[in-house]
Amino acid sequence: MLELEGIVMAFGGFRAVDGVTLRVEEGQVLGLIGPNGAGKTTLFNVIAGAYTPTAGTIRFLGEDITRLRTDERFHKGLVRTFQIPHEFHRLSVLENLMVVPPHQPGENLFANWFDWRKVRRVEEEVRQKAIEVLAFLELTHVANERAGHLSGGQKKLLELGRTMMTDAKLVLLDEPAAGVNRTLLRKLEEKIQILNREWGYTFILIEHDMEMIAKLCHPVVCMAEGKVLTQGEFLDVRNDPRVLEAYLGETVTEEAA
Ligand SMILES: Nc1ncnc2c1ncn2[C@@H]1O[C@H](COP(=O)(O)OP(=O)(O)OP(=O)(O)O)[C@@H](O)[C@H]1O
Repeated sequence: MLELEGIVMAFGGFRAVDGVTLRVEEGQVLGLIGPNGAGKTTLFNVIAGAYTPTAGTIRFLGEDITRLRTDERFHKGLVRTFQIPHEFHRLSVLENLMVVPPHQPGENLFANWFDWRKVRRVEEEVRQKAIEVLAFLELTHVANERAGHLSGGQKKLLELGRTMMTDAKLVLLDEPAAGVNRTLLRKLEEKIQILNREWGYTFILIEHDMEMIAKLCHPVVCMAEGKVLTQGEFLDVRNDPRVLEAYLGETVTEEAA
């Protein structure tokens, strides 16, 4: 589904991503791990289109997307979850889902401006879809709450819900477990699994929570110093001496600092 070939992302003379070649197959939940500063987020930015790589190519569903903009990738079904924008905190949970841009550019309300019946129909369809997404995420009881009032875990569920409004194919999740309590974490994991198994979503997730990685991810890819160190089953990756060394290096450095 996604093929990265020799990706380099340099900032000045520093290569945050240094020659990454990686394949993501349709239906996988790929876990991206590695110590702080390994280049994981930078690689996400390259995949999502926020950065154009210094070298290398990205193919998505067989098409070279290396030079496509973020929104062009989004319309192809390559979606990255982002924290709910600050100005959306005042909107209700339901409205936060309804304002996600539609998947097909032709479906946007502005294009149908002069046909009010169509506008009403499209708006009603979007509302219905948003209501279904809320039911799936078990957030119906907070549909009319301001998004800013949600707990950390509920916000993560809502972020996932925003991707569900787009008919995403490949979803990039950046540290979904961060700041989420244990109960909601289980729910988040369960929803990711259902979206993967029943809705056919493919995921790449960056995560420091190894319990979540162990439960959800196959394969697991470990990066260090901008490179892919190793990949495979979680236990094999975790027990790889090079991985231990990369994490240990981080601990030693942090302790020394
Ligand atoms: N825009 C930038 N300009 C310069 N250096 C950058 C930039 N973005 C990232 N870096 C550097 O690239 C390296 C990789 O950073 P990145 O955020 O990708 O790591 P990470 O693996 O996501 O780390 P963490 O787990 O701590 O989030 C770091 O040394 C960082 O300081």
